[in-house]
Amino acid sequence: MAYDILIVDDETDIREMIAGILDDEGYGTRTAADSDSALTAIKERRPSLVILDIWLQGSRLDGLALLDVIREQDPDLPVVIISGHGNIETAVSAIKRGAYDYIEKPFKADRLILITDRALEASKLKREIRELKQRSGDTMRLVGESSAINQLRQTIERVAATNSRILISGPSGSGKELAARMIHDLSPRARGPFVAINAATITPERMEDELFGIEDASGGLRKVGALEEAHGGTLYLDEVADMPRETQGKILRVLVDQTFTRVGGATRVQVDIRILSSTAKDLERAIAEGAFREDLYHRLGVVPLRVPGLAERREDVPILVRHFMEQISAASGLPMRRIGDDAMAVLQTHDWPGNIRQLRNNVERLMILTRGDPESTITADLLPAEVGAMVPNLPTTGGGEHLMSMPLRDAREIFERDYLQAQIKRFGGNISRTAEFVGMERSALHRKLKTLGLS
Ligand SMILES: Nc1ncnc2c1ncn2[C@@H]1O[C@H](COP(=O)(O)OP(=O)(O)OP(=O)(O)O)[C@@H](O)[C@H]1O
Repeated sequence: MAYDILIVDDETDIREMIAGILDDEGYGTRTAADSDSALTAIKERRPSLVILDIWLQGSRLDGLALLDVIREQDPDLPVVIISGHGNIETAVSAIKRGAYDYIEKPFKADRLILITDRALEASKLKREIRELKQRSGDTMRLVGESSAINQLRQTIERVAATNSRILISGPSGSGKELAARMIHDLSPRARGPFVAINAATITPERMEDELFGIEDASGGLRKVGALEEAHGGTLYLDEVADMPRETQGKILRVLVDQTFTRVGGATRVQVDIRILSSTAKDLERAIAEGAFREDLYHRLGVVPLRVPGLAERREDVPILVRHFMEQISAASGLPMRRIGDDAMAVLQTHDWPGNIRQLRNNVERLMILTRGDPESTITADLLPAEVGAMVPNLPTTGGGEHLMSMPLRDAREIFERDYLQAQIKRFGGNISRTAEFVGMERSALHRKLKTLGLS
């Protein structure tokens, strides 16, 4: 995918030189000679990076003032400053005001490319960290050896390389989003963003703001929408059946000519995105009921992809259980557990209406709650009641409530209290050392201990 770099400089020669160097490196470039045309260009489409000369002659705003406006409109858009020779102070002040870095004139092509690469990389990392945080500990591997999963993997590999739109169907928690991420990661757009937007969790009133962004009365960019954020990459429309009908028409337009208008705006913004979408609902029925546009359905699903529910691939249960144990153990320090044959047989025959997500939650719960001897084996009687096992001798919370049947969130809290208590003991009651060990600020740990009733 081509990054889109906006070069802002009042000197034609320099503008063209920078554009030439970056074009040769395979970047997409646009240029602007003054602050107003720069803002218009950003408004036309959000670039991946702005390279900005600090001295803009004959421009309404000078470089620093323009930097402030850009930062205010879009704090995540990276800006690299070009400063005059020996003008380090201004460059430093630009960095204080949020520029990523500066290049001092005169500069060599190598330096320009290096800083550009770094700025793009940093911005990509920032985005990835945010995405990772959102996914909290999930990994990207599609685990499973069943023929259903092997087939899915093969199809994903085949369709990833193309630019085709894919409609992913399958029950809730079966791995649709994971499949979409794999498609993105194996595609030529992998270096670009993967932006997911879930129609089931966004209210219809906010849907268009989130998708298209908002423009203010003076034509400035007030909020970047998902479409613009996904430029050069992939947009994942999760639970597309829940899109309001009016929005469906606007999405159709994006599919036709890759343009849209921001909420409150008039100009059409051009983007280069691949759209993947998913549905757990029967879209054909939604069409018959008039809730979903048939023309949109055909355009979204040029290639249909079905992710099977866990009940269709029970043979994957043991390998998934092991995978999640390793994942959870690495993230939380909980010891791995052996699962007895009887318990595994129960897990394998259970129907898992919540599919892989539910299985993962149950594995986490088992690991949290079966403490004690790490060598001990998890037997069927320890399985949560809803999984179908007998639960005669379960540990209780003291309130008589069975640990295995309580919501995972509460179970996590209990685990957290025990964990923190053990660490404090280990460090002889020294809060600072405990805080350092568990990776928390001292004051945050203090607050936490208070809420948990431990201090
Ligand atoms: N084959 C798999 N291997 C490993 N982890 C998986 C697999 N499939 C799904 N997961 C994990 O299960 C959880 C649910 O998956 P995901 O969010 O992709 O499902 P989904 O179908 O998009 O769910 P929903 O539509 O309900 O949001 C995630 O934590 C995901 O990482």
